[in-house]
Amino acid sequence: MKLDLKGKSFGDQPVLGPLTMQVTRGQRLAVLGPSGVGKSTLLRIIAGLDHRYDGTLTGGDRLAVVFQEPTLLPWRRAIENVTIPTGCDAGDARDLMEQVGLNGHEAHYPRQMSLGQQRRLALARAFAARPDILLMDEPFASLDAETATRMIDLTAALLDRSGAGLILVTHDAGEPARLGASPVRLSGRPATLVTAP
Ligand SMILES: Nc1ncnc2c1ncn2[C@@H]1O[C@H](COP(=O)(O)OP(=O)(O)OP(=O)(O)O)[C@@H](O)[C@H]1O
Repeated sequence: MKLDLKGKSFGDQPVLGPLTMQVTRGQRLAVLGPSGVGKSTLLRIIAGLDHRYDGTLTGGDRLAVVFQEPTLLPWRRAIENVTIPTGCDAGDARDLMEQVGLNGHEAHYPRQMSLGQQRRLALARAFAARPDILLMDEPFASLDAETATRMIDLTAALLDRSGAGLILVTHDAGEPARLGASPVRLSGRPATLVTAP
């Protein structure tokens, strides 16, 4: 995908741009920056969830998004949370659930799972969509250190296996290296991209 963003405003407040970003399969990029700088706004534009900006988004890549909150369907069992939104078959869903350490949880409802387990289910769901590029918005925030490390390692392994690209939004400067992602920083108002640190 390639984003050529001339500008993004909320009302009369310019928030982002000008900036360009380009990521293809196999490339990993981490967007760092302080709270409120516009990281989630940028990811929502790339994800096609916000069309109100000046610029162009091109590419036609298949995208999957992992948000900080797992955004699961509460009235559906774990395995259905993977199959229904993605259209993948039950065998593939089981395989992915096993890869994220959730074998045996297929019939559980989200409320019967811990936050860490729900996040891993959301990760399995994202990869079930067979994305060319995975978009992640602070997916490891508010997890204890051990669970966060496990999620990061799982994400890296699934990226390796699938060959998907990654755009990760985070305020944790340690995460890009752990995922093999090149860091860039959003900075200023309106925010533009500068090379990290
Ligand atoms: N729907 C909206 N309407 C008006 N202003 C908004 C809206 N969404 C975000 N903003 C503003 O745009 C700016 C960027 O917000 P954004 O959520 O993208 O920041 P962020 O870098 O992701 O922050 P955080 O790290 O805290 O999640 C903020 O000043 C925010 O208040």
